[in-house]
Amino acid sequence: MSQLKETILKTTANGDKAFVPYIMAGDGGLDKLQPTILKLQELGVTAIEVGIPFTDPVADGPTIERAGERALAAGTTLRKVVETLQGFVDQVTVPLVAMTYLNPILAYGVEDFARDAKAAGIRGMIIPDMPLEESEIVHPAFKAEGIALVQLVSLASSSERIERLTKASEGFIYAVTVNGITGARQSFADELGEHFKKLQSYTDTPVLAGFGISTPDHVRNFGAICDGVIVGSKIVDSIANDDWVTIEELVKASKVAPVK
Ligand SMILES: O=P(O)(O)OC[C@@H](O)[C@@H](O)c1c[nH]c2ccccc12
Repeated sequence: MSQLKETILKTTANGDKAFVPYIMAGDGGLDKLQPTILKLQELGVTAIEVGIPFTDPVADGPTIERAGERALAAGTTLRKVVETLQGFVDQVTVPLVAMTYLNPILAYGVEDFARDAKAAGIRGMIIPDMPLEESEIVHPAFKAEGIALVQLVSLASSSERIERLTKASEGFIYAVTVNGITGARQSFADELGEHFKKLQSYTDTPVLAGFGISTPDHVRNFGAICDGVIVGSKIVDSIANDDWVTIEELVKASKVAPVK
């Protein structure tokens, strides 16, 4: 079992839900990466999704897009992120999940990247523009380094495809909650409960909900129907505003209420 999956299962075994914040590496400069990751793990997050900025992103809403532009303007590259992470890997206690597109990985060299990523504490990968059918390009190298390849399962896929993606996903299943782009939302479709139940029936790998989750109530409501949440835009904005109170409240909503 991948370390990523094991960590999430350990969290949910206590009744807590997994909480995975998304951050944009290099937003505010790469010097900010270490304090941000250490602060998030101090707040009790389960894992951290580390976004690598890309010139041509898919599915990014305005918040993530702007953060990506800031990070690129600061000179952030995949190689620099990996090097920066390696510099403080001995202080990192949670699994990191890198989100990057396929081209930067190919430019780096798949084997070299997998080796360096592992040494940087990366235990999972999300590659939004890589279809499952093409995952053999990277899968053997990741597998050799114990890096889980997480699949995004979109609501719009056919049920046959949903089943295939769910069964293939490693570490956790990234269940996309909406049809559309990333970004904070007010409400979600009522049928999501049924959808998540179906996903869970295909696999014992944890199912995490992501896209649009932005309030403690969202975190609790999704926690009631799946194994945890990924929060991106709200975290990116809060970090940019140095608003750690909001982040702490979101993380707390994923935990079982303390016994009084
Ligand atoms: O921002 P949101 O709505 O909270 O959603 C998470 C999302 O930002 C993050 O996981 C992500 C950022 N870029 C992506 C591209 C594809 C899939 C997922 C992502």
